[in-house]
Amino acid sequence: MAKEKIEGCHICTLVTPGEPQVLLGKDKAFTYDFVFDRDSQQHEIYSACVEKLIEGCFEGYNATVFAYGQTGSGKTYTMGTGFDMNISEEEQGIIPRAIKHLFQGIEHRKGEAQERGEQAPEFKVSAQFLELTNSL
Ligand SMILES: Nc1ncnc2c1ncn2[C@@H]1O[C@H](COP(=O)(O)OP(=O)(O)OP(=O)(O)O)[C@@H](O)[C@H]1O
Repeated sequence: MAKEKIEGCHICTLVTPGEPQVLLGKDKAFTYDFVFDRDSQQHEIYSACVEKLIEGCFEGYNATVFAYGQTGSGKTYTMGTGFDMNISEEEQGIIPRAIKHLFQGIEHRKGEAQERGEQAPEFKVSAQFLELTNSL
């Protein structure tokens, strides 16, 4: 059982239905580009927040996805960097989804060029992975 449940912690946030807004307690509201409630699935987060960034890379745009939050808040889970080999496809997080999307996009563009009788474009992919911690 999760440590929070054992310690009797309560949920202290509420998502305003239909709004990208989080309510903290009774009177503090925070609005963001997107807000996902507890029952959100990995694929929903990917399609809403990341998919377009990968497509943007093919147009020459840079993109950053940054997970920030207190310990145990779900950064590793959401980013999909736990590299648990037994994880189901549904539960895969942002990074494996983004990598798959990127390489499928490359193959697709090469295939399209070949179909048009053009020279296949060249792609160079380099990867860096950073995990910053400031544990007290
Ligand atoms: N959306 C979710 N659905 C199901 N389980 C989740 C979800 N988010 C987090 N968890 C689970 O909650 C626990 C803590 O999450 P996670 O390790 O991702 O937190 P974290 O923010 O990376 O923590 P830390 O900063 O300590 O590394 C893990 O067991 C993880 O599998």
